[in-house]
Amino acid sequence: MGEEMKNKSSSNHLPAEDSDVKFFTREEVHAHNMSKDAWLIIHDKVYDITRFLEEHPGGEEVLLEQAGSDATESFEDVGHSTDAREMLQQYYIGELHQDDRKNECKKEVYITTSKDSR
Ligand code: HEM
Repeated sequence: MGEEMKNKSSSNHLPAEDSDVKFFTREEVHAHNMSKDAWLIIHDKVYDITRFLEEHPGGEEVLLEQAGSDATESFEDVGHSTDAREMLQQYYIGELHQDDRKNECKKEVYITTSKDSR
């Protein structure tokens, strides 16, 4: 009796493309913050950039500063080329867990402002 209970079929919130997508929490990503094991979050995707550190044209320092955390802003601030964006794919390991995303447009989590209160 082999127990082959992969949760392949569960629908929930997975992107349709691939049911084997892995999800990581920010906390899990945070553990990978050193040069021998470095992960980054960019646009809610998780990358293992350990192999890339010494190849980065912008140097490994800047990557290490961000290792284990969300580098979306720094990545965008630099204005990385399309090439750079394509390189990301090679290091992709999974998605940021839904609960840890920055609620761009999901659920009913709306921030109320009082702009129109007259
Ligand atoms: C895995 C993520 C990243 C990849 C694949 C990547 C890739 C690249 C590539 C290919 C370049 C050459 C210029 C270009 O094509 O745009 C570059 C330059 C640069 N990157 Fe990144 N990068 C990453 C993350 C970051 C992060 C998080 C930072 C900042 C904290 C950063 C800072 C820089 C800087 C400052 C340069 C400019 C270097 C120069 O022109 O002297 N990069 N990066």
